[in-house]
Amino acid sequence: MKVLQELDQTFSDQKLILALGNFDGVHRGHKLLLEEMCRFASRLEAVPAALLFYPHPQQVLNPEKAPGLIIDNEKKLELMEALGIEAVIMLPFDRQMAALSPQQFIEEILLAKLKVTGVFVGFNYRFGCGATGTPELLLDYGKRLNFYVRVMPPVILNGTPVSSTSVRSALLEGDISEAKSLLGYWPVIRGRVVPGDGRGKKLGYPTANIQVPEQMLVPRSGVYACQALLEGDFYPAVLNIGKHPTFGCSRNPLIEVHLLNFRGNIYGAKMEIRLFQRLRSEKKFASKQDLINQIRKDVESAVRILEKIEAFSVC
Ligand SMILES: Cc1cc2nc3c(=O)[nH]c(=O)nc-3n(C[C@H](O)[C@H](O)[C@H](O)COP(=O)(O)O)c2cc1C
Ligand SMILES: Nc1ncnc2c1ncn2[C@@H]1O[C@H](COP(=O)(O)OP(=O)(O)O)[C@@H](O)[C@H]1O
Repeated sequence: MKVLQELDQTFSDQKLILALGNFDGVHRGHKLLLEEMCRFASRLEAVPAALLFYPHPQQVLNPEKAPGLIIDNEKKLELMEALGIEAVIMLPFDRQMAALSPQQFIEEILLAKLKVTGVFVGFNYRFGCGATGTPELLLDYGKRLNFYVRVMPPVILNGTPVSSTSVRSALLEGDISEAKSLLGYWPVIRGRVVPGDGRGKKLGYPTANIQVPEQMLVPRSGVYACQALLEGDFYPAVLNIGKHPTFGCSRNPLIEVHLLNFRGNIYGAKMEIRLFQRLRSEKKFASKQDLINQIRKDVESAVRILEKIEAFSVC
């Protein structure tokens, strides 16, 4: 899959079908849109591609209120490639881009630069200055200027449309099973292992502290059964998102994971954690030994949950 960051490298010798959107999470609604677009492009012998903005427009326009991101760019590209997308254009989003009117976006970017044969958008797609561009405007332009426009309806699950917002709410509530239903895959946390206070080893449960970029959404605090992907291998694991009240609260919640059946120094390593189930809230324990006893129970619960998941092969 090609990843382009400029509009100068065009697809002039091939037809281009483009999905427009941010695709945070690449959830089941996004997946249907992208799959449908790939089928359509294949019939036309065109390149199925996606146009995204980076950083997420909300993070440029309204950083204080921007929602946390469900997945990072690397994961997004991985998921898109798996669906058959052949090229992703990641346009830098700055104030100049934000000032383009919907008409300019269509005429200057989609038509003049990219020469699209067609575009696919979701029913609630908005674009251009002040988010004033709508799917109807695209349909209207498509008819007049002769390019194909498909507006995909929402995917409905249990009566509500699947959306990045509903995935975020589920993660903020710690409802992993709901988030998984909406996403179509187990939610993940990705980051790098950084040093902590060196307390975990003394408790008998060393924990890799995971540093995630600050724009990422952090799921609800608490203890989770999970699986860690480290250098190509999967390990059953337990995760704590919290402030360690037993030892005096840290300022921000820390994300730390104890890998079962593993020993080694992994400071600096990249890790992906798949969340399976929230087990409990973090607690202030009266003694170190009470915390150790509880972590032992957490490990036992996690092992049972992971066995069940493997038995039903839903990983
Ligand atoms: C499965 C698990 C559950 C945990 N639960 C709690 C808890 O309920 N309360 C608490 O204060 N700390 C809890 N912790 C955090 C430990 O206090 C923490 O791992 C320890 O302080 C090590 O921190 P360090 O990585 O900075 O050395 C938990 C850790 C794990 C791995
Ligand atoms: N089973 C394991 N799970 C997680 N980390 C482990 C494990 N075994 C060894 N480690 C290593 O130990 C470190 C965690 O030990 P810990 O005493 O909690 O220190 P820190 O406070 O620096 O995280 C991890 O970052 C990793 O390098």
